[in-house]
Amino acid sequence: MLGEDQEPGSYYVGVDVGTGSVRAALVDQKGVLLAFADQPIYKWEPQFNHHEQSSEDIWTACCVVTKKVVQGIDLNQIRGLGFDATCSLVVLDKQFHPLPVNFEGDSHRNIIMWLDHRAVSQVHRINETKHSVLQYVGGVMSVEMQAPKLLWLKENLRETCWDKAGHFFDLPDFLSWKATGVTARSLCSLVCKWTYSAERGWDDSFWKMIGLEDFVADNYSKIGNQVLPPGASLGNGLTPEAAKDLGLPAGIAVAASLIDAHAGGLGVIGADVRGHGLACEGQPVTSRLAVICGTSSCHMGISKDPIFVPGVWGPYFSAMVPGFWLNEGGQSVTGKLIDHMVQGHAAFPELQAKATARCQSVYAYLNSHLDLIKKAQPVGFLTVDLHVWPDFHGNRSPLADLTLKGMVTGLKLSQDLDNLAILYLATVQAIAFGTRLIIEAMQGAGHSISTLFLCGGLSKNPLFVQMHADITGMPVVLSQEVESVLVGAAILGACASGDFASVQEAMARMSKVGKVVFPRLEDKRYYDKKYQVFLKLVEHQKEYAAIMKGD
Ligand SMILES: Nc1ncnc2c1ncn2[C@@H]1O[C@H](COP(=O)(O)OP(=O)(O)O)[C@@H](O)[C@H]1O
Ligand SMILES: O=C(CO)[C@H](O)[C@H](O)COP(=O)(O)O
Repeated sequence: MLGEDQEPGSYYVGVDVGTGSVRAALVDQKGVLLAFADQPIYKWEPQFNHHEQSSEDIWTACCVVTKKVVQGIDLNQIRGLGFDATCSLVVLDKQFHPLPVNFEGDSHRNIIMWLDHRAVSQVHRINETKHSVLQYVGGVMSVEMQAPKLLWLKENLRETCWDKAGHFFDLPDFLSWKATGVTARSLCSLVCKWTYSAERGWDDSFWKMIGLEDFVADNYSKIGNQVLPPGASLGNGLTPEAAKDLGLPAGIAVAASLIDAHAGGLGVIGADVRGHGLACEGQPVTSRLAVICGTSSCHMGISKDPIFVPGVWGPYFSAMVPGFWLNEGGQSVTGKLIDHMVQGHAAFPELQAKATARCQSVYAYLNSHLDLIKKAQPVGFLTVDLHVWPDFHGNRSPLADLTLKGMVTGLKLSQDLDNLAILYLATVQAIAFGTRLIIEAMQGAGHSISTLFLCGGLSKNPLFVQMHADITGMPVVLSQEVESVLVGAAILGACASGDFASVQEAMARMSKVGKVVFPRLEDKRYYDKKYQVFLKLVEHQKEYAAIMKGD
């Protein structure tokens, strides 16, 4: 039931475009999800490390899920619409038609996805410039950001793409343009992925130095010369054409967007934690770290003053919570790594068959299987002699080294289900150790974090959550709404509608604590030892590379 201080029946629609699917939700003023729908989206990998999507396919999926969540609702009650999406690069020509980002000339595939690593040579050259903008991305630019991808397009697809291009959008900004016709970019995407400064704007010298002076010459019209804070209302709201596509009324407020991890941050970080026995109770919000765990994991920590953390993206001003600086740590593949390890194992078909017979997900089955084989020990102790280094797609933070590879030590001549379950456990633990390494880097640079707020697909996995608590030694807060990223997107819509005076107010009203998972402190010694091994793994990997490089 709505409180007395609330408008009766005011709803917001949040749309979240993840790597693997598009989700939408109808959300009320208390942040409760009244309807949810999802729809998978296409991904292409035409070559190793080239990952592409289609903006038309994604928009179509947004329309399908939005129509579903508003079915049966009085449309006049919908006050605002917010989008978030992965930070993939969308390319359109001057008439806003898709352009190919591939050698095949397939213009349907007009998105270079965030996890695409084609621009390795370009990012090396960008990093060699040591330009001052790099201070604001942790000291080293990631191959997953937009500048190297743009340079790759100029150097590799000059005629078919670069010369014809009229608009380069971050995916969240593409969606808000599609809904409103407004090409203004969100401060979030430009600051986090495009080197824009909230205080100083674009830095001409950077673009000239890296060979993309074209943008300076036309006053950044192709990459954005109008910038709005996330949650700001765009133009005249939803256009009649987009309204028809989405099944919503024309003219409703549409917000400047957020990148998906940042929407997850808004969805969880501002919750009222009173009464849960948490160290962050009564402490500033800067003691909270939002960890958004899907295909990748993103670690969002905020501060009142800028904090420079080597290898951790940022500090970015006002890119997530207005008025706060943001540091963003990350692991490029987490959900994708778990899927990869499990699906690639010889016992996967057996696992699938058994999980299906029990109407369970393979992860629920594996978790119960681990409980069976652990006997009297805590489940985490099953990996005493099996250790994983999780950087199968390079290290995003805090080592910022895309050449790093995955490692497994402790393999046996076994391919049975027990073996698969224990390898899965070691992978989950390795991801949690990676989070511990990121937190230590952030703490070392001046952050003071006591509590983790987890969301995203992996937060539905109780083993993943417990391992993050045990291995970091911090309590993990899960939100009342599992789909907290969608709450973040709806918060944007709520702000754009004018129903809340600020993003902070909307966060406080719409994000809610659900379950709290505390660390098993009695297991600390075991995990401290495994962490020592974890750190040795990367040290050894670097030694091996040095040996092989030598004469
Ligand atoms: N119910 C679940 N139990 C365990 N893991 C899950 C569950 N649902 C999703 N996942 C994991 O979450 C990952 C996807 O998370 P999601 O947030 O949907 O990703 P994205 O936003 O990148 O599309 C998958 O790789 C899978 O490993
Ligand atoms: O770099 C990002 C955020 O800054 C990407 O958008 C993110 O890592 C991809 O998100 P997801 O794993 O949820 O699909």
